[in-house]
This record gives sequence, structure tokens and C-alpha cells, in this order.
Amino acid sequence: MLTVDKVSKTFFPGTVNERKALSGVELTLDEGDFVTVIGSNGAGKSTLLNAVSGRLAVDSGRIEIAGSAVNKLGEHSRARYVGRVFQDPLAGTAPNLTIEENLSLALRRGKRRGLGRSLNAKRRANFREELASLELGLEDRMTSKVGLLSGGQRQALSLLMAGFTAPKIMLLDEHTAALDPQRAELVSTLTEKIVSQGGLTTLMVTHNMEQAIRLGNRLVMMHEGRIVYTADAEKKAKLTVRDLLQEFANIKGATLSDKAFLG
Ligand SMILES: Nc1ncnc2c1ncn2[C@@H]1O[C@H](COP(=O)(O)OP(=O)(O)OP(=O)(O)O)[C@@H](O)[C@H]1O
Repeated sequence: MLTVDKVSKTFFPGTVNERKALSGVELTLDEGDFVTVIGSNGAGKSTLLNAVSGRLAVDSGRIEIAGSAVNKLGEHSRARYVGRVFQDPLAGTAPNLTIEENLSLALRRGKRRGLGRSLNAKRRANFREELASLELGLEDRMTSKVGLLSGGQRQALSLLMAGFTAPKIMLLDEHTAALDPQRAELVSTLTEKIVSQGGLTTLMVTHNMEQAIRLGNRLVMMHEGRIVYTADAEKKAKLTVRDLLQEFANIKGATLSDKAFLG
């Protein structure tokens, strides 16, 4: 479903600020795979997600989504393939639009202009049902402005919207990191639910090792633009935070974010 083949990206090449963010990264996700990505600060995790979403053009290598080479497609053209939730709860939704207007926009994503925007009774009923599945009572606030929701509620809505059009690949970029522990737990549980119900192929970056172990069926660790450790389903099932800390310790020069010790 997703192939990242020898992908490299260097920022400011040939200058004093040169940063090799990705160095020949190779990663393949089969349909329904849910891969968690951990790594030291500046390891290239967000750059990898940006390369897949088309936000960033890579220097070399090939990216395929659902069998189509997408290197030449920009972020907008890839939108029908990709669902994404960012760390910032403000990033995924439009605060001045209502919940139902945001959902309509999500539905329109990747479709031709003018299609799918109108809010008829059938669509509203469908939105109500989807919102009810979040169990946050948002189905009774469909005409409220999204700006009035809490960070956790907005992140839950972003997640629902990102999964709405059954994207070929779901990208979650530390999407629980800005939330308090209780809300992070809620969004984490919703993530599992939405991903498994939709059978979504998912790549999730997190600094929380416990979460990286608990969610998904595979795990990769990045360091200095490379994948330095991988755990398949069998290995991951037995993995502990202690094992991961040991792997980090084995990587020379790796520095851990404080957040890595959470959970
Ligand atoms: N737009 C950019 N311009 C210049 N350098 C960048 C840019 N984006 C990322 N970098 C650099 O590329 C490297 C990888 O950054 P990236 O954000 O992908 O790491 P990360 O693993 O997501 O880190 P963190 O966990 O700290 O968010 C870093 O050295 C970073 O400074």
C-alpha cells in the first residue's frame, strides 16, 4: 500500500546549515499495516511523513501509494490518498466553521471542486452517526463552531475527518503529544478504533514508547535519517519499553527526548 524506496532528503545542501534529514530510507507497508515510528529528536520522522504526504519534494528515491508513483504529485494532488493528523489540534480543523461544515469539507477532500459539499438530511444523519461513535457528545453540537471545542475534542474530530474518505494511507504525526494524559489516552483509544474499523494503513510518529508498543502491528526506530531498528508483529508483541531504551542506548550519540520516558 505504501512503498518508500531509498528516499533521501537533505536540507540546505552544500551550506554550513546542511541537514541530511533522510538517508536512503526504505519502508514498505502492506494494506492494513499500522506502523509506529519512534526516534531521537531530529531523526527525520516528520520529514518522512512530509515526504509521503507530498508536503516536501524528496531529492532521490521513489514513493508509491497504492501502486501509483506519487513523487511528481504535490500535496494537493495526493490529498485523496492521504489522511493526516498533526500534533497541533488547531491544524486539522477550521475553527470558524461548524462541526458539520468541517465534516463536509473533509468529505470533499480529494474530490473535484463543487462535489459533495451540500448538507442534505442523509449526509447530516451520517455525520451524526460518525460523531456519536466518538462518544464525546459532539453529535449534539453539529452546528457549533469548532473553535469552541477542547483540544482533545478537536483532535478526535481531526482523526474522524482524516479517516472519513478511507485514505490509502493515514499519517499521524505525534497527534496526542499536545494533549493532557487523559485526553491523550482518549485520542489514542479512538485512533485504534478508527484505524481498525476502517482497516486503514497507518504510519504514526510518537515520542511515547509505551504508545508505540501498544498501538499498531509493527514498529520502526529512526536515527539520523535512517531506520536503525525494526520490529515485526511477532517481535513487537514481546517488546518492552526497557528493550527500546536499550536499543536507543546502543545507538551511538542518540539523545532521548524527555517525552520518551512518559507512559
Ligand atoms: N523545513 C526544514 N528546513 C530545514 N531543515 C529541516 C526542515 N525540516 C526538518 N529539518 C531538519 O531535518 C532534520 C530532521 O527533522 P525532522 O523534523 O524530520 O525530525 P523528527 O524526527 O521529526 O524530530 P522531532 O522528534 O524533534 O520532531 C533535523 O535536523 C531538522 O532540523
